Amino acid sequence: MMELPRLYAITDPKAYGEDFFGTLKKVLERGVRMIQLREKEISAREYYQKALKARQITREYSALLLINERVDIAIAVEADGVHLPENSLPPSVVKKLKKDLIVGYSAHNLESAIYAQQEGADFVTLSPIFRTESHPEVEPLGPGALKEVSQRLSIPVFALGGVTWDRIKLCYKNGAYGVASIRMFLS
Ligand SMILES: Cc1ncc(COP(=O)(O)OP(=O)(O)O)c(N)n1
Ligand SMILES: Cc1nc(C(=O)O)sc1CCOP(=O)(O)O
Ligand SMILES: [Mg+2]
Repeated sequence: MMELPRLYAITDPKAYGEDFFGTLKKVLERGVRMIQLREKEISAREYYQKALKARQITREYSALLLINERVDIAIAVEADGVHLPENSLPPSVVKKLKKDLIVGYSAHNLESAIYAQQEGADFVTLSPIFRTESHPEVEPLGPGALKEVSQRLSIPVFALGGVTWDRIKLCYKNGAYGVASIRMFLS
């Protein structure tokens, strides 16, 4: 599999605002080349249409596009991959469906990160490393957890959750392959 970019932007319907695709273009203009389209509250039809447009835009920037959870939509729009939430389809099942799809996985502890690797995921996000607006009630794992998981995995680990530009160095010092974020790329 190709070497993955180190910066991974995750879209969010609220944070991206009314001009969703305009915001997506701004993130791409900043040089981000790996995008996760992540929707939790729209119909499959709307999700497909949004993914189709995101595919067209990301192609213009030669950026990777991964779709959150919906493998069917990822295949239908010729996305580069799918990003699996912790309790979604097993990565091995997705790989059987479409072996050339990049498979990311949302891990929240060492056990699930190891599971994802054993299941054939190409990378994991580990979250939340720092406190995040996305899940303000969740106790952050901290850089130490990132270090432990990065040492135990052979696949890339992206630090996710409350990552900011001034925390990137700390993430890399603790073994992160890259960083993932919603808000960092919007500030
Ligand atoms: C509304 C909602 N449903 C499910 C999840 C799953 O969280 P997670 O495993 O962290 O997966 P993603 O955040 O990558 O979708 C969720 N966060 N929100
Ligand atoms: C998509 C997602 N999942 C998380 C988790 O902990 O499961 S945190 C997150 C988004 C984090 O946004 P920001 O970079 O703005 O903190
Ligand atoms: Mg999550």
